[in-house]
Amino acid sequence: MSTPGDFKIHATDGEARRATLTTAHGDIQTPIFMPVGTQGTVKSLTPLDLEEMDAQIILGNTYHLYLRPGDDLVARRGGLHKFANWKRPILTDSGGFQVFSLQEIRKLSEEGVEFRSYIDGSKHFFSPEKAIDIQKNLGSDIMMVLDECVGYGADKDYTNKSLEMTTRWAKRCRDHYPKGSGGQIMFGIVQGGFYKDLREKSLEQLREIDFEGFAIGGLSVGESTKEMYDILHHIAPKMPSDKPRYLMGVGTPLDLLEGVSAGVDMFDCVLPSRNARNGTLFTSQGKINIKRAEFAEDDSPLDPECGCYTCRNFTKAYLRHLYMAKELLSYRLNTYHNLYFYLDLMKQIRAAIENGTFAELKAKYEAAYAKG
Ligand SMILES: Cc1cccc2c(=O)nc(N)[nH]c12
Ligand SMILES: [Zn+2]
Repeated sequence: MSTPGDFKIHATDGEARRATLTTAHGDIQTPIFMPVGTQGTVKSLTPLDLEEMDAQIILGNTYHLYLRPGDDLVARRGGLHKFANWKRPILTDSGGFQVFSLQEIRKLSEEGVEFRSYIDGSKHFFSPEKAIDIQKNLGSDIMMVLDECVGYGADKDYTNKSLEMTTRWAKRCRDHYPKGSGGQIMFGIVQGGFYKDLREKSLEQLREIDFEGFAIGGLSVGESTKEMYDILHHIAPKMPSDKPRYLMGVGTPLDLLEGVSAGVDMFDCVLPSRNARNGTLFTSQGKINIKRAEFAEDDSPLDPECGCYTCRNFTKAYLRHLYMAKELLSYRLNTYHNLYFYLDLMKQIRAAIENGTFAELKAKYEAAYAKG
């Protein structure tokens, strides 16, 4: 009988791992990409769409759902799975990052973070315990600790003090919801900015706490791809090899491949759904922007190698028309394709690790995306 948090590695190819993570709402095959459903919905898609494209797990967000409709209201409706009619696993971020990235006015102290609602300006306070209580109310399968994500360019002294507070907060989160006290599992978040020694310090402090997984936070905060990869390759292989590694907020198709090559198992990013809104679509031949005039009378599918509903049923000419006419269907068909592309890329990655051909797959996409 498998228990939430069980993590079984089936194959490796270099640092890349092919594994299965057990949660209370089912097993997750990794490496995996998690579509972002900030307010309890992956924008413009239904749970049926997501099941069709084999999305195994989606992300919800503590900060947004706490402010609206309220984690207590969601709890009274039976939790987020029931409320949103999503039967598969859900991961929720702790809300800390959203407070730091969305709020100018916020006060940070040892106790937690005070902020004002972007909806009605009311004052709120997240302690580590409160962030966990909200995620308990939402009933997510994977909870994230409350952490401080320092901004790009933060000096070493501030970064060091911040990671030490993030560790103290992580301990408070775990003490507030001890391992095995329910079906929800909890991940610690490694910080330390772009200082390799501080990244190691953060990891050493966190590995003392009994988390079911570990995330890499504090990346995709404005740094160059080179700086991100440098930290990624430095810290990911040092993280506990018998537990899932989750790179938060990353990234492009090439970032996913690079992350897997460094030993990362889980990813989330708003890029595929956000880019769908501005017509930037990911294909097996690279990125294209559907609004370009060259597609006005192009009767070919978006991506000949893609098996998604959008690519099987519509032409570039029609998708361009929908985009130029600002039709709602443009957003839906573009999002469907982009997320399908990301999920299919992860499916190819899982197969490549099993067959020992991951390096070749990575090289194929690096060639297709070389022009950026
Ligand atoms: C969503 C996200 C993106 C990027 C970074 C972070 C981070 O450092 N901490 C949290 N909790 N979330 C993050
Ligand atoms: Zn497609």
